[in-house]
Amino acid sequence: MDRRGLLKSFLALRDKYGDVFTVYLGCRPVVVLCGPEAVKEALVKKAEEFSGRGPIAMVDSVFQGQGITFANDHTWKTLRQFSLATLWDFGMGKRSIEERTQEEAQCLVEELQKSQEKVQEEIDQVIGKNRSPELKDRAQMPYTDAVIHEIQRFSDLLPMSIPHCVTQDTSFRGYLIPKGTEVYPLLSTVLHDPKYFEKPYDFDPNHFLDAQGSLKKSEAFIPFSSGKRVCLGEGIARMELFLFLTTILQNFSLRSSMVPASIDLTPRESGVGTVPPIYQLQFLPR
Ligand code: HEM
Repeated sequence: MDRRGLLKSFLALRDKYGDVFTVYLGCRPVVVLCGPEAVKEALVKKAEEFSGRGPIAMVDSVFQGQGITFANDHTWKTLRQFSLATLWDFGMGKRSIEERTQEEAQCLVEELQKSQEKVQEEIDQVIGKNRSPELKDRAQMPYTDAVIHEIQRFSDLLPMSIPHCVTQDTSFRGYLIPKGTEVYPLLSTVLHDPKYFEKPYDFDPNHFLDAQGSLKKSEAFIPFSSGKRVCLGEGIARMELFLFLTTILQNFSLRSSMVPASIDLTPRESGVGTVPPIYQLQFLPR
């Protein structure tokens, strides 16, 4: 195992052992789930059993099992209900992940260059230059929506989601997983599944467009995970990504000072997340 590249190590083990296997991280067994079938079977079909939150050593000393993301059992259920009911009133957002997605979006500038002009065409047609983008515009902007979907798919910000654990003894695909066992659903393997995405490691908005140019939803598009622990901020995050990207591209064209071929777009692993590589970007007023 490469401790600085867990995802890569897991992917190599998947090649050898298939979509469901156990790895010992130190003395802790962790069940790893790969591909849309196994991940959905666990998080959606056996939602209750797989709804526990597993530990992350780095943050546990700070959160100590408190707060909606790291709580379990009754505390989590109460916090989740409360947060769902009040999130809109507070209008709060989890800045860091969205900022990273935004950075990633900009980092993809060279790839976006091809898409950028088409997005700007759509912006000019639907929104124009004299008012700010509004959420209702999204329904009329399938190409822009597809670009945002593809940015989220390609940037793969939480490739292993946030660790889960089983809340009870659970039988799964012929195995018995004892209560409390940690489970890592590899969202990355779902977002890169070749059955759903023709060129899984390329940036191509066509992954989310049908022959008529309408938005094509994909059941393998789960950057916010799935099931009972699904990201609580999905609606807010998607709304903000649309408004940020359209506002930026309404007012600026993005250019890189580097030769396109020399830019390595591969997201870098960092802890349980990925971060965009460092890059320089020019904002040219339109
Ligand atoms: C691009 C932005 C975002 C992405 C890609 C993202 C992704 C995720 C993922 C993969 C999880 C783990 C789900 C699981 O355990 O199966 C998660 C959990 C969570 N997210 Fe987000 N998220 C984003 C933005 C937000 C925002 C804006 C908020 C709040 C307004 C938010 C609040 C939460 C909370 C509270 C949880 C924990 C839910 C629970 O444990 O019950 N996220 N997110």
